[in-house]
Amino acid sequence: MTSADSLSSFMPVLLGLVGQNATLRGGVVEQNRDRWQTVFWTGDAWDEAESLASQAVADEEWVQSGNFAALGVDALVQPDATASAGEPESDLLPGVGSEAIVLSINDQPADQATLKMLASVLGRYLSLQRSHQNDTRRLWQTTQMLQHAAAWQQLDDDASLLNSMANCACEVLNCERATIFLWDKRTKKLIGRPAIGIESGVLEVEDNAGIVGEALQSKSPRWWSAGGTDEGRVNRRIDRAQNFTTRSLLAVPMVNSRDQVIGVFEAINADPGDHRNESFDAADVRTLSELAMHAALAIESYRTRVDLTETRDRLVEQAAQSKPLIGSHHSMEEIRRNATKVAPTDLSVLVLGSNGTGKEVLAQHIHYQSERRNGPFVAVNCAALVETLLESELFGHEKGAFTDASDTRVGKFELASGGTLFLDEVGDMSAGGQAKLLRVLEEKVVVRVGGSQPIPVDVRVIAATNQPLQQLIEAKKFREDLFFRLNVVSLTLPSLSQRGDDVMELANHFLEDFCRQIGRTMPTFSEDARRAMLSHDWPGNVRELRNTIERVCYLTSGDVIRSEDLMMTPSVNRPSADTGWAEDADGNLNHATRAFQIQHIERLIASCGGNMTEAAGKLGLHRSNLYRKMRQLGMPTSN
Ligand SMILES: Nc1ncnc2c1ncn2[C@@H]1O[C@H](COP(=O)(O)OP(=O)(O)OP(=O)(O)O)[C@@H](O)[C@H]1O
Repeated sequence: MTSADSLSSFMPVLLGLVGQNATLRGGVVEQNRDRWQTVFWTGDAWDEAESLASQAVADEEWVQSGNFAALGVDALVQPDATASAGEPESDLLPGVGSEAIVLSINDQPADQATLKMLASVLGRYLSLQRSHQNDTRRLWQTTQMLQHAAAWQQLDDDASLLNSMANCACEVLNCERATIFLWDKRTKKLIGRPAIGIESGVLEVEDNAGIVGEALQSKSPRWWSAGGTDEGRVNRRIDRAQNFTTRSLLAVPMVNSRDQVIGVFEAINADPGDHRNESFDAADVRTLSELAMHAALAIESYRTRVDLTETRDRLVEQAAQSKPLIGSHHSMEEIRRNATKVAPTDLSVLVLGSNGTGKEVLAQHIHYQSERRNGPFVAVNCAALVETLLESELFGHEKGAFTDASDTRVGKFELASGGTLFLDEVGDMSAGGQAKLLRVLEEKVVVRVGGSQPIPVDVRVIAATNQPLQQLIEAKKFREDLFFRLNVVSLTLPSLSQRGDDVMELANHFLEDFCRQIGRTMPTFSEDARRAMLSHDWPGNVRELRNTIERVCYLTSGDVIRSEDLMMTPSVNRPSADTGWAEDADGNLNHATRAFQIQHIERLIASCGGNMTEAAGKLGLHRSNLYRKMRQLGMPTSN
């Protein structure tokens, strides 16, 4: 429709071309659907203006009646305005529009030449104005589509995604309904959603049926409007099922980034508006094709997200199952119950227990039961690092922060962001390290060594130690404030010898695991092997048991594991201080070597007054390697 406002300022200027002194009566008459109406008039009114205008447009030539003459305004028009089959034409041809100028000059009908000149200028003005309106509309449509498309990236269920796409189509095309048909190539069906009025909410059609099928098979837009000769192209059965009447329909194929057709986007019942009648037009085809492109990409990226999430969940599940917390002794059941309670909270947990009791396994068990299970689980052994390295390990460092810092390095706190940081052997941390750790736990930001930028970290901390922290606090070796920070909840793992039959449960678990790894049929434990394991005091706890079973698995081959296969050094057979030799040495070289190593390490530690760093130095080992060696030998490493 022509804007009457804009004509009221333009027409006086246009009519001024006729001559300043002429007496003018007349104006512009426009067809609006079935009715003709005057949208601008100057001078006394004339009753027959509308009928003369309609005659001029119909005849496409200059017509006159009484003192008036009329001529249709030039315009670009659709070559076949009723194009009901296939695609609407997008190339417009010169012709007559739906407006006419009706004019009388000095009480005479306006002559042909004058009217032709006026109609031509007015035609150009109106087409410029319409193209401006179209540009404004396209700009608005594009903005709407982009806003919707950005929101689609956040949606995580397909029903919301398809609903949002359909709503967007209704909004930008100004139509009644829209449906997205996704192609199931295997079953040769098009699955349409949303499907208003269909009980299941899903519309299922053959992939070659109707206009939607045509668009899919031809890979090009198809459109239809009622009143033509091709009524059969529309499936009225679906209309009846939905208690609905389709008056116009536009279907465009949806093509993904690999140029594969994944479905069809359908829009139904164009609302008549200022730019079109009740049929979709060429501009709508362009708009829906653009929307279908955004929709296809969003569906593709949604499917990738779903696949990735499923893969991640599977991997997390596998990781959670790869280190199960085995044991059904009541003390372990109690720990499991408490772990389940504390897991969903973000509270700090302190895990206590001797070496090898499973502190890290318990920390992982808590992590995988928590909301953070999809985030990382990062473990740091605080005893293995000297103070300067610990700081850079935990908080990271900037390039050039110190001599060896040739690159920027992200610290474990940052790596664990969104997940859990397991601080093992926290009791061995230096005073400086403790102060820095406390600050990070309180402020929840880290600053890399050599940096100045505070980096927020979202980390749950689970700390562990085999040290009696209360005693360390009294001896001023551990900060009390840090202890309170870490010890919001504490869980204490009993030593393996206190867990009764769990020894056998764990032994069978490890046996099965190692046999599977080396492809060996799982043997059974003889009664005497069972008795030997249950009576052993396992100073190295579960780790020692695991090592024992690993050894058995590799070094034996029978169906039954006997007690001598276990090659366990009975704990009572520790080397005697008097003889410097195992009292009950059985002559086996492995046992004798182990007994000697235990005795040597114990003596050295004693001669250094318990100073592990000094003892490690004398042994020619790094402090962390000494701990590792002691654990291998099944020696207790707590004070
Ligand atoms: N309850 C358990 N179920 C299954 N495996 C366990 C269990 N407890 C310990 N283990 C196994 O024993 C070994 C030692 O466990 P873990 O490292 O968790 O002990 P830790 O107490 O953290 O040792 P450390 O004090 O030396 O750091 C690992 O191989 C672990 O898989």
